[in-house]
Amino acid sequence: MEHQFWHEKWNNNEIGFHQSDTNPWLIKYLNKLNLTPNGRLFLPLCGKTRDIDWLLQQGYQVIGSELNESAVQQLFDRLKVTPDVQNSGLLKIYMSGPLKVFTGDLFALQVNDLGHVDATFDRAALVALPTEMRQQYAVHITSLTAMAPQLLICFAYNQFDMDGPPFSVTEAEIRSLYANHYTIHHLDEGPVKGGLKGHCPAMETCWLLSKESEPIA
Ligand SMILES: C[S@@+](CC[C@H](N)C(=O)[O-])C[C@H]1O[C@@H](n2cnc3c(N)ncnc32)[C@H](O)[C@@H]1O
Repeated sequence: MEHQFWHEKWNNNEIGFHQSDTNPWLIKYLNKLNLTPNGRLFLPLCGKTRDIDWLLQQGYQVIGSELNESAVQQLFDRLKVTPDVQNSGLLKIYMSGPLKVFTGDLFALQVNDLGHVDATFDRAALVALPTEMRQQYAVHITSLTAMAPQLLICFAYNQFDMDGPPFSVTEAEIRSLYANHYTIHHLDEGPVKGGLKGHCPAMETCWLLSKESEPIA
């Protein structure tokens, strides 16, 4: 989507994607990522998700990427921490202790900025992007994170029933985007209560993308 689309969503507070609690599948399946106690997790297109609060409480380091600066400010306000803010090329970095958020376009974020990450948590990130950008996103994430394992949460529905975002991303597409680099495990799925945007029947699906050699817990 165009950046303006997302800035307008945040400006108008049309953020139906924002969950009031930690994502239950993050809590249930985080152990599948085999993280060490203070491991570094990357959350692309993170918004102001409460998943960050929970991950910090568990002792992890969290690195986010978010386009909209007001979303990032709202996140730090909620956490009641005053971030250090630095300009870094096209991005601004908000940071405090174990939390760092790269503010600006994910595609401007480079390997050297991000540093090593142990895993990626993608909730409503891949599905936020239209078809033509998803391939570019998958390539970028794979290379940015050096193929770190991922917990990936998607929606699947009849794309003719509704326009995205969120877009429908089927198992076939996940495999075509990621199977070259990862072994893909289907962890869970369930119907979206009340439908997407309150009307469109949809399934929410949860995937583990692990490196070929890594057994799953
Ligand atoms: C559907 S929301 C999901 C937010 C978050 N993952 C959550 O679960 O609440 C997608 C987010 O991606 C951000 N975004 C869209 N395009 C982006 C880009 N190119 N770079 C970084 N963030 C972007 C939007 O501003 C929005 O906050």
